[in-house]
Amino acid sequence: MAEKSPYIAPQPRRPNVPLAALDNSDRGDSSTITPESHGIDSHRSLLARALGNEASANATPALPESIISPAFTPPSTPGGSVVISQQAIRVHPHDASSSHKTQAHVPKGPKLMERLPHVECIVRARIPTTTGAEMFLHLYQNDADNKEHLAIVFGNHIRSRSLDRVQEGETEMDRMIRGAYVGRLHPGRVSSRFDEPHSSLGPEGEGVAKQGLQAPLVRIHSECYTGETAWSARCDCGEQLDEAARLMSMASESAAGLSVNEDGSISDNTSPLSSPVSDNDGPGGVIIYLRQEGRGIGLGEKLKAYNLQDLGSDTVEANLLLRHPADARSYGLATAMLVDLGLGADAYPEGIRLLTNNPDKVLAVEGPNREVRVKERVAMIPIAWRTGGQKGIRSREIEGYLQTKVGIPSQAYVQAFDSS
Ligand SMILES: Nc1nc2c(ncn2[C@@H]2O[C@H](COP(=O)(O)OP(=O)(O)OP(=O)(O)O)[C@@H](O)[C@H]2O)c(=O)[nH]1
Repeated sequence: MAEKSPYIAPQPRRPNVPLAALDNSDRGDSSTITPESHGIDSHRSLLARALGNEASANATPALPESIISPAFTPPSTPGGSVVISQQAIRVHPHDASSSHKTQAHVPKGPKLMERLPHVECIVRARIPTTTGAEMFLHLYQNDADNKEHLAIVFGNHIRSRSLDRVQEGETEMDRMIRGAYVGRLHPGRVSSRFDEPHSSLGPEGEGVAKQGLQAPLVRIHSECYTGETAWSARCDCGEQLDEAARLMSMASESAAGLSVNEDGSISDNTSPLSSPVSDNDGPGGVIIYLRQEGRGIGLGEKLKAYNLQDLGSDTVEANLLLRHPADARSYGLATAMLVDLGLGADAYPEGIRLLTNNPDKVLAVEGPNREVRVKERVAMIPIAWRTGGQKGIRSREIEGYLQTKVGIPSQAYVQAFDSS
């Protein structure tokens, strides 16, 4: 288990009052945290809930005044308001671990937007990767923030509607340059619409729904500079990104799909990732890559959280001490991008397969009006847990992160999936 911080229950103003007594305002309908109530007291109550009960909070020594920032969370802090809706606490049929999760930590449910943002794919390009597999990187703009969110698409059948839309006055060359072409580009090509032998897909694409293929795999990934680029062994984000890409490369090669083993691992019974994607005819997959670093708090704040972890906090405690929600991410953009990619309920009512261990994410990705349907949740068990430490991330610190993330010991987590 991760060691608990000695600084988890700050009581600088009324150090002798038990934490439970300070927590009254947050009882009852406690699922809504408003920005107004986002002061020290509410953080104290969050911290109490983070620990699971008042008894442990009472036993915690007071945090020295000097260690607490006097500032309340500014209104602009991403995720300053966390609304846990009734829908978000509905237990998903595939949710083998949610009951364990809620016992140990603050509810980490993501925000549900009231309406889906407007998204538009601006450009798409084929990326030949170092493994030999290929994918199409889609860059999106939206009306909710000014970040460039991405969709990494594996396979031929998933196409962006907004990208394929004809733009006034554009030439065939313009279309090819922004990636609105079918098939494959090659020197001398003049038409964006026809490329033998791939001409069967019209500019709008037939879409995955009409192909009669197995449901595509989808992974919603939140940017993690430390884990993906700076080689941090403190989280499994880099491993999960690689693993998702590997599974989707397989899925885009084989229409027969993946076989998921009892322990949540996925049998690698297909060929190596060497076939170009344009030769593949499987259902493919999409990694939606959202620019919400550090569970939405941004890289700067996350690095402060890293320092608090060095001082003994776990990831959730560190966020709370910095006056951020435990999880400030939201998934409305992901839902809107999936709809644009033809994987929404309007075009694909069969539903997608979502790669995640986080049941809250299933509900969030489905959107406020179930604009996307998730027919199956595919678990991602850390490689080190699956292989008894033989493979995967080798680090003492990762265990603390993973156990904080799931809220239960690793063995119980694996057993939960075994029995599901
Ligand atoms: N604040 C904070 N965020 C972190 C830290 N380490 C990783 N993250 C972020 O955590 C996010 C990944 O979330 P997780 O909770 O690991 O996983 P999840 O997406 O909820 O669930 P899965 O779909 O099962 O992976 C990424 O945005 C990371 O940048 C940390 O130490 N502090």
